[in-house]
Amino acid sequence: MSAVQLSGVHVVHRARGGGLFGRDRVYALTGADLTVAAGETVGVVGESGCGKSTLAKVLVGVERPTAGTVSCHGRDLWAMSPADRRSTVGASTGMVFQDPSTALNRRLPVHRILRDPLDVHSRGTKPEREERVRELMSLVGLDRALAEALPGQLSGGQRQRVAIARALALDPGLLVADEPTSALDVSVRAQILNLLSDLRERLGLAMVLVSHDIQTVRRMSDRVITMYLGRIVEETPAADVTDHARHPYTRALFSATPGLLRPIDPIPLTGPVPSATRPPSGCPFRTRCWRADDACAVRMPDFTAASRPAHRYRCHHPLEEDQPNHRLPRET
Ligand SMILES: Nc1ncnc2c1ncn2[C@@H]1O[C@H](COP(=O)(O)OP(=O)(O)OP(=O)(O)O)[C@@H](O)[C@H]1O
Repeated sequence: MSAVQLSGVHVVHRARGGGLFGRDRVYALTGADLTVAAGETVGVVGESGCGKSTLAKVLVGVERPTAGTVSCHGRDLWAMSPADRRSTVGASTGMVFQDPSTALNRRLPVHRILRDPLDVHSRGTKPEREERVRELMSLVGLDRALAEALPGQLSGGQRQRVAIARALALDPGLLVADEPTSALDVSVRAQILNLLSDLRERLGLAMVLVSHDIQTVRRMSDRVITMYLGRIVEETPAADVTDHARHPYTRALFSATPGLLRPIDPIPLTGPVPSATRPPSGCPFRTRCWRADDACAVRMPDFTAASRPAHRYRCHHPLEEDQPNHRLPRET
């Protein structure tokens, strides 16, 4: 059973700043199809602005798609009443944001922050909720003595532990973590990642992990999704992403990975990412792709299944699996 499923999801924003008459549109997510199965970890990679956070917010029902459907345990989230949607999302998904300093209510002590979702969703009796708060604190490795502390009295790592505990309060099947360590000191990042891995094992959680740190994503995920300018361009098992990616963009992102089976020269990604307000026609990566030709400007290809299982990509001129130097232009 899938935890969450997206079908043909588009998110279009009105551009910040407005443009002439406020008519500019930002194509944050375009035609996203994604199924997150129970217990699986899906990593999401791509450069800044490619729609990773938008995808994460759509998965937890925070962002309403402009088109397409989001199903949670087979039920269309946005066809539900607001109350039904809140309780479905609350019970089945939890989200951990980048910066715990802004994600937590600064005026509430830790135990109130953790009790809040239990109160809102009327879970158990008062003593049961207090017990659940203690359980959550121990689950994320927070000392009970911190129950009365305010977020401002905690370290960054402790605050992120509170945020993770709060996301797990209602025992969801899916945890979406959007850059969960990027606002933290380097010294505590590994601890938080280890905690997430450990919780996933112990609770059998499905997880969506969004990160700029592609090595972490590769290490922690079962499957990796590559996004470019609002589109999912490749999905591969994490074990295959470094050596067997077929999409030039994925290959470029992972080309500097240490320990490649067949090391290649790092492929520089030159030039800026085009604006999400005016994405290029056809394949959006074509303006930076060393293999693009006229066909790429005309049409975005559909997904093609690769020969390796659970691997698909959208590219007119995919790399060969065994092409040793991926910087070579394609053969014409
Ligand atoms: N509320 C909004 N209004 C207007 N544009 C938005 C809004 N939210 C996101 N965008 C735009 O949508 C695009 C995708 O944004 P998103 O935050 O999903 O990207 P991202 O890959 O998570 O970026 P980053 O890695 O920098 O966090 C960007 O161009 C962004 O500026």
